[in-house]
Amino acid sequence: MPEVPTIELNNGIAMPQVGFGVFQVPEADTAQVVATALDAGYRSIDTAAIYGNEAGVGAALKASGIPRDELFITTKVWNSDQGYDTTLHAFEASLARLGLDQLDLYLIHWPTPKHAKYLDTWRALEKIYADGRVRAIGVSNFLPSHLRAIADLGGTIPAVNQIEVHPACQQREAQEANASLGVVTEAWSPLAQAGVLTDPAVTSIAGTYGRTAAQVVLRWHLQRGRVAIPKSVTPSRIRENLDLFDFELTADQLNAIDALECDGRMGPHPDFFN
Ligand SMILES: NC(=O)C1=CN([C@@H]2O[C@H](COP(=O)(O)OP(=O)(O)OC[C@H]3O[C@@H](n4cnc5c(N)ncnc54)[C@H](OP(=O)(O)O)[C@@H]3O)[C@@H](O)[C@H]2O)C=CC1
Ligand SMILES: O=C(O)C(=O)[C@@H](O)[C@H](O)C(=O)CO
Repeated sequence: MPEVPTIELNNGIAMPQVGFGVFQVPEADTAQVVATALDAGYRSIDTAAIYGNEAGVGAALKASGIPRDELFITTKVWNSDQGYDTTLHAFEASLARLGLDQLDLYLIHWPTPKHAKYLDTWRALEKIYADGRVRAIGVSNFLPSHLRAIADLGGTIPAVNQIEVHPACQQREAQEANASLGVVTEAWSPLAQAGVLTDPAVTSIAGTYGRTAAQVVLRWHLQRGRVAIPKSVTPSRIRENLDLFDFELTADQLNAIDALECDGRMGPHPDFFN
């Protein structure tokens, strides 16, 4: 079983550096897919209320018999639930679907700045955190301006900002803002939904080590200090994506992957997604 390294969050909590994402995993398949991931050694699972598969994640956790303190479970409040009271309710509903008493990480899924509710939503997350219902709170898809608005409240600084990061879209300004505030960057779509896996710069490095392109890209995330949450429903890929801890990219190879940045954002722009 691979030993997955952890990153210390700004409140001292240890978060596995590789987790398992379940966006677009159908609810009916989720328990089986997550069970495969847990068998492979993943202990961190990333879901969201909007994914519609929290109950499947919860069923897999329960069936696994893995002690609760060995797991790191993340979910997110969806845009339509933003606001103080609505977020408190959404949190309880997610926890019930997951079958948990306490969550490890709760995130605001998108800033949705047009609705101007993310500061109230953040206050609700602070309340949930203060009540001990979650071990860490954070945000997702927050640009530096949104993150600074939260910091300006003078309360809890988010532990994590989960943003789109892969070789074609590195959001360096957002990563730098995260780092300057002590916020861990967690990369979503870390493999660019497989779009980066045929890039010759990546496949040539993979050939050097006899590894796969996915493993090289995931090593790049790890060595650049990010958390990554690849998704797969394919058992061999689920295992492959965690088989990362016995080789290391050189500085030149990391730089060659950095050079693939091409403004290739795949998801919506956070300023305009509501
Ligand atoms: N906060 C946010 O707004 C967002 C968060 N996320 C999170 O990030 C997670 C990962 O992002 P996601 O968009 O799923 O994209 P990924 O970059 O993880 O890519 C997933 C795709 O790559 C394929 N794949 C996975 N591993 C391999 C491999 N080793 N070799 C070849 N192909 C592979 C999968 O195929 P297959 O499944 O068929 O094996 C799937 O099609 C999500 O599940 C979710 O948890 C994602 C988007 C937005
Ligand atoms: O996967 C997520 O976490 C997302 O927020 C997005 O993919 C979102 O759900 C979406 O579908 C945007 O078009």
